Amino acid sequence: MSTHAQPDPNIILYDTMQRQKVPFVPTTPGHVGMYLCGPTVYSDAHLGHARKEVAFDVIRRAFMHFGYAVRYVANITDVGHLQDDSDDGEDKIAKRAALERLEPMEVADKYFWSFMDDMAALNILRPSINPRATGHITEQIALIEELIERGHAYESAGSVYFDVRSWPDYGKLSGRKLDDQDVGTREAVRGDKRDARDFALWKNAEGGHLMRWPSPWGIGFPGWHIECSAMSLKYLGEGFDIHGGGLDLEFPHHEAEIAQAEAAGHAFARYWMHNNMLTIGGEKMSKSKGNFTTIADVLSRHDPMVVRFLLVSSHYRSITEFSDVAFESAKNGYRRLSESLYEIERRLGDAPDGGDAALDRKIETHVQAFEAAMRDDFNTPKAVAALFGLSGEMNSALATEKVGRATLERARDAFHTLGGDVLGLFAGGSAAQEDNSEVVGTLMQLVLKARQNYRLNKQYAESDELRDTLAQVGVTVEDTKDGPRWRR
Ligand SMILES: Nc1ncnc2c1ncn2[C@@H]1O[C@H](COP(=O)(O)OP(=O)(O)OP(=O)(O)O)[C@@H](O)[C@H]1O
Ligand SMILES: [Zn+2]
Repeated sequence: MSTHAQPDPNIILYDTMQRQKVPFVPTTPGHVGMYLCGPTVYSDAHLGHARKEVAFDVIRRAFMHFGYAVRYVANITDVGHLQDDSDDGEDKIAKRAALERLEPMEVADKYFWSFMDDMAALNILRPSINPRATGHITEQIALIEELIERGHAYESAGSVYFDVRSWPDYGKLSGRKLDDQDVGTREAVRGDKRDARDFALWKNAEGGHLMRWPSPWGIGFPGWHIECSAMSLKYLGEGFDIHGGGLDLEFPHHEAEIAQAEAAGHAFARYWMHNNMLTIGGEKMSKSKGNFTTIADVLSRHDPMVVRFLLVSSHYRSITEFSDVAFESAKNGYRRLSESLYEIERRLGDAPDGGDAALDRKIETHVQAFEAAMRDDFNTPKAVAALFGLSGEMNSALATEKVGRATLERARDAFHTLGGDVLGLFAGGSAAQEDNSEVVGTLMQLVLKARQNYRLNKQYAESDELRDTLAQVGVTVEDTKDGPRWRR
């Protein structure tokens, strides 16, 4: 896919930790290790999840385009995510299992697979590794033991908590000082915690929890945050490159991930990237708020490529408001691009040899603009604007001249590489092609009807001529008991 023989050294990204754009320098030259916090699989994924997945999929694709080998690890949370951030309430998956009368693992698998289907429909590349929390209990226990050993965690009544006061760095990502956090959590210290801000690494499962494992502290289950520290370090190694996730995870989840890894003596992620939220009526779309539209529902009404186009049309760090109007304009925008590509492909059919040097240079300008935008913190709206520039250029050239084959191929390749490989668009046929196949289908019904009429009127010569003409363009007609059928 890459058009760059050497990894591009000029990529700049916004690091949440440093609160500014910084040059990206990988730990291992030519390689990028990325970890993305994935979904808790207890219900169908919604468009907010799609926003995050598409955002990081595009970042991954851009790195690939710029010549990097990417290891992309995206986890699946299938245990330990409780209703309430303060380590209370039921496990989200166990709660759903009771509701659906399923095994917890049946719930996790059911929604894991529906998530995978949604991701495939949105043309999101499969992660290199898709680790699940329940498959990494041993690694989580080992990390908790390291924390206890170093005095940053304590056991209490069969549960283990991270001792926030023992780790002054806690809060460095979100910029929350321990004293500020106090104000927000002026609740009484609950149960067995020493401090209200301490968070669970391991929870005692005595309360009839369905998902439980033996541990040095008795039967229990891991806290939500520990899985990500354990699995990212396992698969990406010390001081891996990029950790990503939704901005809503910055605190407490990512803060906890960092504290768990660093307090245990590990070098953690070197860059933090966060996508902003997809909102509806100004509010974050979320499962718990119930204001969501599932991906499956959206895809039953819209072309997946239009959904993807809508998502890449805004920058991953800005808020995207979801509305019918936004969809309508995405549909029109995507149609304009894909029609342009379709026209280029059609004109390649009878293009004269040679190329057009002036037009080649203009195409190159748009390619450069696209790449410059992507190098600058993955600025997809600017990159999309460059594609529109390319499309406008080609449309006007095609309206006035017969463009040579080499130039048409160059333009087509630019669309495929930038719009297709990097932004993940143009998969499964362009909108223009879909329209076309609808037209062909309707025309063929008319042709078959005419053929039936010839036969009814015993005009066999005419009917045969029709069939032979169709055969010349590769269409065969078969008579079945349900009437004539055509195929190519
Ligand atoms: N509206 C949204 N926009 C962008 N990213 C989102 C949105 N909703 C969820 N995400 C991201 O998806 C990931 C998993 O989210 P999660 O499964 O907690 O979904 P949720 O709808 O926020 O659930 P809940 O409301 O139960 O917390 C997180 O990284 C989160 O930031
Ligand atoms: Zn995580």
